[in-house]
Amino acid sequence: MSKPTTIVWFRRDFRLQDNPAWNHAVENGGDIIPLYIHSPKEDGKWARGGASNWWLHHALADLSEQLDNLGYSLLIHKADKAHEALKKAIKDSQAEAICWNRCYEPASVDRDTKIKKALTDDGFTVETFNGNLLFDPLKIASKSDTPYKVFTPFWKHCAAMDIKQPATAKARKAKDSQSRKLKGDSLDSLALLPDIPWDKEMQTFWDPTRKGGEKLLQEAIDKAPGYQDHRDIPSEDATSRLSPYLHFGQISPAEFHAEVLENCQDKDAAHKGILRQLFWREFSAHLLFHFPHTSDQPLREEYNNFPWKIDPAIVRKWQKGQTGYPIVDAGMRQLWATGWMHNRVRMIVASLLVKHLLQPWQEGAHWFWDTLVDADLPNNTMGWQWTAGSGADASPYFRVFNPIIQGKKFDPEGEYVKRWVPELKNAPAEYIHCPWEMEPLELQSTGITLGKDYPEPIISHEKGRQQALDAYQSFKDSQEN
Ligand SMILES: Cc1cc2nc3c(=O)[nH]c(=O)nc-3n(C[C@H](O)[C@H](O)[C@H](O)COP(=O)(O)OP(=O)(O)OC[C@H]3O[C@@H](n4cnc5c(N)ncnc54)[C@H](O)[C@@H]3O)c2cc1C
Repeated sequence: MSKPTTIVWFRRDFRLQDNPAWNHAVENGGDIIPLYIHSPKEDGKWARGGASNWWLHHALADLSEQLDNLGYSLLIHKADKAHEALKKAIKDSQAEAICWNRCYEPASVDRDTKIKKALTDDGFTVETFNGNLLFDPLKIASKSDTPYKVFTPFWKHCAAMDIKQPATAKARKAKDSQSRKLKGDSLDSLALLPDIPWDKEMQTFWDPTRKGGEKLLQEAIDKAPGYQDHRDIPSEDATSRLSPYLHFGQISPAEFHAEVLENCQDKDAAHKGILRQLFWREFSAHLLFHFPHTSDQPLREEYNNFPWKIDPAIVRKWQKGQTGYPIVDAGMRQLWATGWMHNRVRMIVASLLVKHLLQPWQEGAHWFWDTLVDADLPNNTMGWQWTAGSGADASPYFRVFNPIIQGKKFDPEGEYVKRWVPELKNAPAEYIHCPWEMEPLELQSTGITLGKDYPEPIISHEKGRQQALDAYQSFKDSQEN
């Protein structure tokens, strides 16, 4: 009996190592058609933003090259609906089997369930796998058989289970794959790269390939023992920076977990530090899977009535890094230049937007979505809802970060601020997080005129804090009435 031709539908698993769908196709023994379908319309308002598209282009080019080395071509199809493109690829290749690694975001779950059923009804063999998470969200539930809403019990539950081990890579060189002959769309025709070159700094900051991810993973092993002590210092390169590689599946979470645990000198530190963060990633996927509306609406329903003050001009200043709070502006400019922002600073900038400035968290979530190379619906949703106090295990709304104290604590010498806000490069460390407190003469000696070279604070911390607390109080009162 001849071995079936199998289509591997790559989605966000751009690697050939520890890739269950790819391994399955290799085991099937027949020809393999690697397929990528570009159907952004299906993602609606959560279609990828500019920075993610930039990464996607390079990740696809890299996957294409890896496949090429094995004798396969990555078939690319542009389509309004992925199902149509799959049907075309099946017809053109006469494939009998189709497989993919599951994505757990609500829109993917809906679409893929329908596609799987339709293809199965048409007589094709469809197999799907979990290649993107350590645990399938369907398989984790609390004792009361409900989804977890608090991180620590979720983490304990997962840690007590068998953690997925990376599978051995399966590579079979193709002799004469018909993937080489099939006609698809070119990568360039997807137009993922920017027309105006805003990606210059991103090109020097990142190597968006599997090899780039492998290098950072090796570095993460060395960073793991000191992670807890250094992870909050944004001027240090103390975290893995693997988030975009995990998002695009160039490195799998199982590889991350196993590689760090096996090779780190201090396993306890790795377990409690850098590896714990992987469980936050699992937790966010678990939350969005079970509460699919929460990318747009608060998990705690009562927050639908929160008295936000929508003001596009304020949001614009925040986006541009022109709030007058140096740590916030540094973060927003790091984001714009590199497509990434340090986690501590993400919390500080988000807090200023939703608390001092009373802008809805969804505004921030959309800006991050467009500008982060690691834009990830579950992680982004959880991060913003955590900040706004409306999510699971969230920071209470009345806890308002002080951006000056946060700056002084986590960037005491102002190295991070000086890197991203060069206007303040001559400000003494004592004042770098509050330049407006300098005496006029001292301010003059640094060459800064506030309001001209660098903005005055968009709102004073005291006023912003009070405004946030008042809004919270009126919100609480409205709940009680
Ligand atoms: C408002 C806000 C928005 C965010 N948006 C995103 C987003 O769109 N995409 C994204 O990947 N992360 C997001 N995060 C979480 C976090 O900031 C990043 O995952 C982290 O900064 C990535 O850097 P790293 O790879 O060096 O992390 P490390 O510290 O090295 O951690 C290792 C991995 O664990 C995961 N991780 C770490 N921290 C978190 C966390 N708090 N929540 C969930 N997973 C985590 C990431 O996959 C990360 O790559 C957001 C956080 C906030 C506060």
